[in-house]
Amino acid sequence: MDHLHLCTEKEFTPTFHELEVVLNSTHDAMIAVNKQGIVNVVNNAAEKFLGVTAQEALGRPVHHVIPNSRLEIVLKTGIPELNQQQHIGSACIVTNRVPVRDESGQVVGAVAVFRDITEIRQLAEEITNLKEIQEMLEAIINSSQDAISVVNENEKIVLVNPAYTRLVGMTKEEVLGKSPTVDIQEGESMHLKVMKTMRPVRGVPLHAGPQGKEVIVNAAPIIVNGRLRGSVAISHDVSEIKHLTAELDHMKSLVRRMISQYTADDIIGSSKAIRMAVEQALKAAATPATVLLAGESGTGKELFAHAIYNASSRKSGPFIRVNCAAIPDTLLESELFGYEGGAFTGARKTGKKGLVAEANGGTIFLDEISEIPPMIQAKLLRFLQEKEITPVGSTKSIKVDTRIIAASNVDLEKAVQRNAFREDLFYRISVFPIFIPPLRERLEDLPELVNFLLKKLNKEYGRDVRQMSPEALAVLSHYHWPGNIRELENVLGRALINMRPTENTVLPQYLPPLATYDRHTAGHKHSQPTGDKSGCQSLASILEAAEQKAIEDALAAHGGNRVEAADTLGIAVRSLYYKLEKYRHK
Ligand SMILES: Nc1ncnc2c1ncn2[C@@H]1O[C@H](COP(=O)(O)OP(=O)(O)OP(=O)(O)O)[C@@H](O)[C@H]1O
Repeated sequence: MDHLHLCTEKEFTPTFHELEVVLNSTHDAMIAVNKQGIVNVVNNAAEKFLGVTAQEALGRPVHHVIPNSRLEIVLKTGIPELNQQQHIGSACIVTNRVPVRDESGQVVGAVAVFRDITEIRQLAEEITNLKEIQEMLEAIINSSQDAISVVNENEKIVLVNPAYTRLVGMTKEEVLGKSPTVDIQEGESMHLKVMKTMRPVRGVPLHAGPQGKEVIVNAAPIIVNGRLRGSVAISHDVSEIKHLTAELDHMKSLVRRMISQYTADDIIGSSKAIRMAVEQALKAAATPATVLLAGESGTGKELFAHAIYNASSRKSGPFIRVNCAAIPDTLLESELFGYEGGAFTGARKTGKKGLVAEANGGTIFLDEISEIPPMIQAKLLRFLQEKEITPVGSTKSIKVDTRIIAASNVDLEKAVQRNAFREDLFYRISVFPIFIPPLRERLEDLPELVNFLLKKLNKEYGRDVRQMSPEALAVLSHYHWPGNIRELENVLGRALINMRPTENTVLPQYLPPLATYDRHTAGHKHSQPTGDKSGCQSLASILEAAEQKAIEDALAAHGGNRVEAADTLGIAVRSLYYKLEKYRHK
């Protein structure tokens, strides 16, 4: 330690008072003891820190004032202790303890000079906390997949994350300290925009980086205590999503194509009536003509549509089925023809391609065509005439090369007479009409169909039912089959449920009750007692079964005419269609 330099000339030697002023004007606390360890100096800072007055401390042993004082040790050892940390009460001090020696070198006292570092320590801890927070924030920013950049009030980039450097294809060094326009090939900087307007921007589509990647940018000004301190921008790369969406669309179209794998070979039946229909279908497939499949519900119209598509030159294009009855009138137009961005409330901003355009190069199967409302009938007619469609809300028409196969289970000619269907559209649609016979008119196909359907159901149910007894077959051949092949499939499915897993022959008792058909009266009655004994069922399934049965009965009573059946049931035709669609997938 350096010596204290005092003037030794007598007249300039500092007085005791002057030394007292010096000691009391320093922020450091000082306490000194004599050879016996009795306190003989206490300055103002020490009084304040120790919470004692000089009068109380002076003349007392030092450990009375500071219980853990080490000044007595320094007195004994004569060794200074420098920069030592010590706790006094709840405070923390850093202290220098030095011995005081006389001219002969004898230790005659000791002095401690100390400073309260509690606050400094707290500050240091806070800084450590801040550092941790900073590190955490950096880790978050750096792990974000979104590109983040921060610009300061001087419009210079001060922070970027790795996603940002990846996106713009520049290194950190190339952008830090530069203007935020450094990464922009064209267009304006969102940083500069928000700093100018002091308002955030959201969802701005931009092209970023050398590859012009598509990004969506959100940016906001950084305002601290009402002052603009810079701005932060977050760019979300959407090129990947777009790429994936395109891939998904492609996959979807593949799936659609895969779904349509039925060919004419899948149409079972050797009767003249069905063979004629198949023959006509194959003829139609070889032409680009619009086909109308007419036949009752469940006769196989959709199967025929698939067969025509797969036998046509369009089989590598998409096949899309639309049930015109199942889509509400308000949606049908935009579903079929698409819409322009923002055409109506709830419409997507980007607009939507209609199903007719999606089937471009392929075939669209319009099931239940009779249910198309007049306004859409006009639009469909225009498409058939011009091969062009106009999306809802658009003035531009688009050329589309889509073949239409339509199906109807109501007599369209009658619908024309009732003014429910446009005559001109009817003629356009029925260029190539194919009538698909109902099952009751080709009962000779029953054995073949039963065989085929049992095989199909065995696979579905994991069963091994080989045949049907002649008696059971006789029951089936006395039935009217208003639901046609679909109903036959249901009846066989229910029979399988009624059979024990080991049985392999369908006997009459396993068949569900069927309404016999009296060709002369067209009446119906149950031919058998209820065969369903499936035990406890949920109320919902009982209600569903009852509903399905009521619908089947109503259809049977009206020879498959849905309008009349709906009337009898007291429900809207559309809701009958909904229900049929629902049970169809059960
Ligand atoms: N000739 C057939 N050979 C084999 N299966 C058939 C035949 N006809 C229909 N099917 C089957 O019967 C069920 C009903 O056929 P499909 O859905 O094609 O009838 P649809 O006439 O289009 O009915 P809807 O008018 O109710 O839409 C399907 O499972 C189908 O595979």
